[in-house]
Amino acid sequence: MPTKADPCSQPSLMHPDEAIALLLAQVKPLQDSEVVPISQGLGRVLAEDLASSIDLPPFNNSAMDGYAFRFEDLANNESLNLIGQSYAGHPFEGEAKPNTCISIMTGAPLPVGYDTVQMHEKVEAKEEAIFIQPPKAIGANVRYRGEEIKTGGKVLVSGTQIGAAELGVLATIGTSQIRVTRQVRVAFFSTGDELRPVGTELAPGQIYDSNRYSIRGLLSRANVEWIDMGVVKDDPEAIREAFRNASANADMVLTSGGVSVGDADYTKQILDEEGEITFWKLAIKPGKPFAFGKINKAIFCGLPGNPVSSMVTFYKLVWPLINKMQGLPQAKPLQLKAKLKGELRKYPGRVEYQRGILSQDDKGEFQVCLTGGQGSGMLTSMSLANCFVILAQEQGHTADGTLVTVEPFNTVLC
Ligand SMILES: Nc1nc2c(c(=O)[nH]1)N[C@H]1C(S)=C(S)[C@@H](COP(=O)(O)OP(=O)(O)OC[C@H]3O[C@@H](n4cnc5c(N)ncnc54)[C@H](O)[C@@H]3O)O[C@H]1N2
Ligand code: MOO
Repeated sequence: MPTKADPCSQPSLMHPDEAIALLLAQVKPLQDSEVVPISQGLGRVLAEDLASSIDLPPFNNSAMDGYAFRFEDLANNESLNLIGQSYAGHPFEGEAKPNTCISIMTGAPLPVGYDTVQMHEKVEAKEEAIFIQPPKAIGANVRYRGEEIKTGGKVLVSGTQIGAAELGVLATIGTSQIRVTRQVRVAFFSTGDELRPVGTELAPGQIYDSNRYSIRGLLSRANVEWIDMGVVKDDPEAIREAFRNASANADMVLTSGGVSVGDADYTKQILDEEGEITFWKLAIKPGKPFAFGKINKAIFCGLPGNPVSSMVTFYKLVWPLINKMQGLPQAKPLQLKAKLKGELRKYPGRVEYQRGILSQDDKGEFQVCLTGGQGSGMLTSMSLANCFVILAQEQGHTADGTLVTVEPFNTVLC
């Protein structure tokens, strides 16, 4: 479908991928680390390799509720004699003798001398005489000491982000405290005279400050330490003071609004006076007027005020930056191809992040439809979506049924 050029684009605008490379080159992983209890470890990044001080599992044990015995005894006996029990936490204390068995629970220690377990369902018990269907091989249903990890074996490596599974792994090896990198400290504020806090009445021309809430959510998901500096008026001196306070207390200063070319858009101007601008404006939609630079020792990211633009630029540009500062590897987001349901409008000029709903059709093939209106002020397009439909810079309107590139939302956006 032939389409006109994007009226809001300029040929000189930088491609977002080039911008990411440029901004990643400006930051280094934080060197400081601290020790935290594992209960506070979720989302933190390990600053040390961790080896296990115990074998995993720590002792031979049963994988089933059933009976433990010597495999060779089944060849010569119709039934085995029951001589005791082994429960998880209460091991059998007797001696494993030939032609005997014990009942054993899942996770209970396997007594030395027994080598095989048969599950309850394949055993018939007639008082003390136990009739066991022979399992396929010796060692059936036994979990061996150290089969997962041996003492001294590496369990987690430095740079791993602690998720639910890692918390469990740490507890499994008995670790109560871990050394993690210091959290990136981010000070953020919204700018705009029209912004009112939730819980107040709106006067004509005012709107609620939503960006501070979505940004808080994004920062929480990115596991940083954040300082919410509230709303700063469209006043150059107020913005200057906020910049100075923020940069004195944080590794990163993050703002929303005031980066475009309006008469009250002072953010970029004050950044220029108080610090330095590395780049401003990208070939991305939404999010074109994103600004990046430095104020004192802090990194500066100026998100555009439009609510969707601020979320998209955070996701695309700020989040990789935070990851790098936290010592995480740069992971390429998962992308896939899906069949577009319905038509999509786009002018060549900028890479677009349209909001989509990804699903599978009856044959299991991926399909995606847009959430509806794609205006950069329509924040419900983000809450309805489960993916971005990513459209290349030169792509124009796109017909129903075309295969398009889709990036499912990850944990930062959900
Ligand atoms: N002449 C031009 N005008 C605009 C251009 C342009 O290239 N030339 N770019 C447009 C694009 S693209 C964007 S994106 C916006 C970004 O503008 P700003 O970053 O200066 O943001 P504001 O003007 O302050 O606000 C834009 C819009 O968003 C609302 N907003 C702002 N902050 C919040 C908040 N915290 N919570 C909710 N909503 C917020 C604000 O009321 C405006 O409606 O500029 C275009 N203009
Ligand atoms: O196109 Mo702007 O970049 O988000 O509204």
